[in-house]
Amino acid sequence: MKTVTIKNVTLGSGAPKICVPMVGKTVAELLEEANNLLELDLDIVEWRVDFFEEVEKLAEVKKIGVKIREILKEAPILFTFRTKKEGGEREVPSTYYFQLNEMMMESGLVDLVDIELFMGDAEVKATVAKAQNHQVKVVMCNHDFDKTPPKEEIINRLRKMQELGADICKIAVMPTSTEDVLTLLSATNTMKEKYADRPIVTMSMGGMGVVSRIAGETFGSAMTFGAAKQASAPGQVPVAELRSMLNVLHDSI
Ligand SMILES: O=C1C[C@@](O)(C(=O)O)C[C@@H](O)[C@@H]1O
Repeated sequence: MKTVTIKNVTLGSGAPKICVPMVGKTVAELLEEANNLLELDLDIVEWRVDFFEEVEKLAEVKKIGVKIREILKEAPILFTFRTKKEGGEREVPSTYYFQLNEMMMESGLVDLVDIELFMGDAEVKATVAKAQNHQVKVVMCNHDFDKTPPKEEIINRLRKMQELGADICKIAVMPTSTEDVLTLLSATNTMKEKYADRPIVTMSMGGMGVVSRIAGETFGSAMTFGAAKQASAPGQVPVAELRSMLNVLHDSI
């Protein structure tokens, strides 16, 4: 299994790394959030730019991106526009989605970009190639906020991400029963044992799924999302508690 190193953070070995989302809607909120993150024991910061009310203006995104980078100094930044159909805050035309991601890859301000698997194979592949040209890593992903697909389907989607050239493959699904949580964990474990040749990130959302957000080292998920003040998805555990639970599991393995 290939690991992925972003600055001094290595995904795919040791305990899962903690990624904390920023969900500010305004410039003031984002700056405050970025400053608050400096106090937290995190590995990666995710900027959920779909929350930003000026996200449809490229120049404004870049301008605040410069300030966020200044505040966060060397911290790895994952740039994410989550589309409405996958649980995000707003919809933009897919041409704009790719333009926005391309601009950020070219800017040198971010280390990773989040690209949704179902945005079209050709466009996704082209984005992967551009990211490689700019030494930016691609976290390819898929979300189901209503249900947990069958195990085979979860595995197929993660394998498709590998085929399309993802550096990291991520899936988040919603359980409607504890059996669904086991389905997600079992798919993760089978990926680890049979198919994954690079880091994968999986989670079962909501309260029932919390166990999946802490058990990544056991079953094969390389990163977990922890909450600062405001969670970006249901079930995210506050960062300090998350770190201590990850450490307990790490020390026992
Ligand atoms: O893809 C993910 C995972 C996530 O949905 C979660 O369930 O923690 C949170 C999102 O911010 C992130 O982009």
